[in-house]
Amino acid sequence: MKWSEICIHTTNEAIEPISNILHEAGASGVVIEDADDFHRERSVELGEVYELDPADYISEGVYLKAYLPMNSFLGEAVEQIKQAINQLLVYDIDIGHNKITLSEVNEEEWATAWKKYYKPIRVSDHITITPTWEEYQPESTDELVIELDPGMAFGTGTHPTTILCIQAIEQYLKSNQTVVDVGTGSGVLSITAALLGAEHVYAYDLDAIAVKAAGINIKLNKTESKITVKQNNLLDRVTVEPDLIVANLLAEIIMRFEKDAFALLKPGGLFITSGIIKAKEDDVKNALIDAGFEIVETNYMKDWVLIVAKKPA
Ligand SMILES: C[S@@+](CC[C@H](N)C(=O)[O-])C[C@H]1O[C@@H](n2cnc3c(N)ncnc32)[C@H](O)[C@@H]1O
Repeated sequence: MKWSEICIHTTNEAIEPISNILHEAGASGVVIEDADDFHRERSVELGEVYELDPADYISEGVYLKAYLPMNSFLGEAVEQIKQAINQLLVYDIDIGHNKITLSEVNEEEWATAWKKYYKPIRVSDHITITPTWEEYQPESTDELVIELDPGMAFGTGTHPTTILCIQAIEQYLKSNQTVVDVGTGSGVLSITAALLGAEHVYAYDLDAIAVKAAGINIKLNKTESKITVKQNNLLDRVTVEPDLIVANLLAEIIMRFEKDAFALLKPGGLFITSGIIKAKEDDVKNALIDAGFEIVETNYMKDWVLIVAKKPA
């Protein structure tokens, strides 16, 4: 089959919403080419494993590439994508150059194109994420390796918001706690919590493809006895009483269920949220405080913010 590659020159801040738009338009897999990935300094303590070829990287901004089947709906899909991206301006999201190009690729190129950007990466003191197709040997006995096949779901583990969440889970999760992961994507945060000693993790996603991808990754990492994954909208009808809720979602979505998170958490429980761009930090913090939370910590990576909030004991 012939595929069309759609390439969007945009900004770091727009990666997540545009990836969602591309998925909704029927794209299979999104490749992120980020100029910062080449220029940023590698963290030696976290021992990131990278072999980068400058020729593979762009000089500025981010290219998002996705693949759409070449059929009679292509024109319509591209139009729908363009309109949805322009709508992001309403939410104050910087879409940068927003230059969109289309080119033809064959099946073989499409299947492997995105894999060259995805390498094993040490994301926290204990967690390394490696794609299923890479051979990786842990460097120390306390290193936990998560194998991921991101498939079509968000969550390769390399997005700054995911890394911030993994680091916060590592810092705050205590063994035998109950965790809820809202918007699990590839399941990476649930797997992290399970490997770090959670008693049970409830993973939810609105997207059926994400639920399927998470299920596969949960089994791949032998964590199925500790994680229940289900299609669900936010915390609707969830009745478990977690010690910790993690939600890596856009600010606008977090501000739709912060009160539900507060009500559900055990007293003293934590709400870890990311997916928040810096411009929305205060809005989210105010919403959390209005719901009754205390802000415990705020962490930053690139243009992204992570907030740890506590329900008073
Ligand atoms: C930014 S991704 C995070 C994936 C993963 N947790 C991570 O940290 O890498 C957000 C995920 O939230 C899901 N999502 C969006 N709206 C949702 C909703 N209303 N309820 C549940 N999940 C939702 C999306 O399908 C997507 O998989």
